[in-house]
Amino acid sequence: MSTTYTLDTSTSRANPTPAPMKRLTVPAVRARKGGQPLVMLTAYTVRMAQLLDPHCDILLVGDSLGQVIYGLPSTLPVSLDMMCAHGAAVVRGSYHALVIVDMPFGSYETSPEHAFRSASRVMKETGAAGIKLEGGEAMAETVAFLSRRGIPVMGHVGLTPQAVNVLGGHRVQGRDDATADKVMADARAVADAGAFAVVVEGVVEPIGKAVTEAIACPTIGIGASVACDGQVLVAEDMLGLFERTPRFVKRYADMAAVIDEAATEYARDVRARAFPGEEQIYAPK
Ligand SMILES: Nc1nc(=O)c2c([nH]1)NC[C@@H]1CN(c3ccc(C(=O)N[C@@H](CCC(=O)O)C(=O)O)cc3)CN21
Ligand SMILES: CC(C)C(=O)C(=O)O
Ligand SMILES: [Mg+2]
Repeated sequence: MSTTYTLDTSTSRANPTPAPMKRLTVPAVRARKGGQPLVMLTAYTVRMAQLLDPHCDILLVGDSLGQVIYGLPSTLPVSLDMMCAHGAAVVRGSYHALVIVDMPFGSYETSPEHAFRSASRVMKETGAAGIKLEGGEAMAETVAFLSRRGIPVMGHVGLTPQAVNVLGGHRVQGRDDATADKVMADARAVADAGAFAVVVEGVVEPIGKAVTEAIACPTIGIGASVACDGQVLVAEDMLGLFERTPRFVKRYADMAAVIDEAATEYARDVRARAFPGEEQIYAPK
């Protein structure tokens, strides 16, 4: 008896499953406002996408890849080329989750037209379902421009890492009236402009809750509130693969220890001439 593998056209051959699953859509995400919480994780590579996809509603190709996989000091040096390459890999490795790609610093801020040129390139080259960009009131016109022209936009307000030099560090927002008001106004602006969801990062808990109650689309929290309509973390953070993590990270695994143990054993085997063994060598005939 043979098994028939039916693949969604948007999937790769790398991850066949017997039962085809339809990808979650942008309207389906929007409809989750106030419903079952949205599960979102970052993914930068095909294998991580394959492993996380069955568990997630949304996979985010975050510009955090600058720090996490390129060892850069911030997200600012990340390029559109990098986002396109990793975005395409994640789309190839997933078929159930909605894939969203971060717009990197410098690729969208100067005008709605600038943003459309960069975002349309991401859509063409990756096959992702939409993009995410940082900013509130200042980006509202751009959010509307892209949304009306076929590019779904996820907003990102609060602690926006691309503004680290303006914020004066990775500072939690909303501890004072001025930043609390700004986060609320920013979230309202991008939601009213047509964002299908908004990431709310690094804000005091009551602001995470208040934003969620104030806007019509789902909020996805990271260091925000359990009241948000969904949660996101950097996968390497929750897996214990990234050395320095903010308070909002919960560690669900210690993958660094697993890798350390495996590499220790491999090195010991090589030095003891215990690897390769019988099973790993080729007989002459
Ligand atoms: N691995 C990784 N995880 C992330 O969540 C992440 C990245 N990289 N890179 C891009 C941004 C940067 N992010 C960060 C980085 C540091 C803090 C941080 O140190 N926060 C302090 C808060 C200080 C305060 O109370 O104001 C903390 O101790 O949590 C927060 C978010 C979130 N993003
Ligand atoms: C932390 C999430 C929201 C993000 O923007 C990223 O991974 O770049
Ligand atoms: Mg980001």
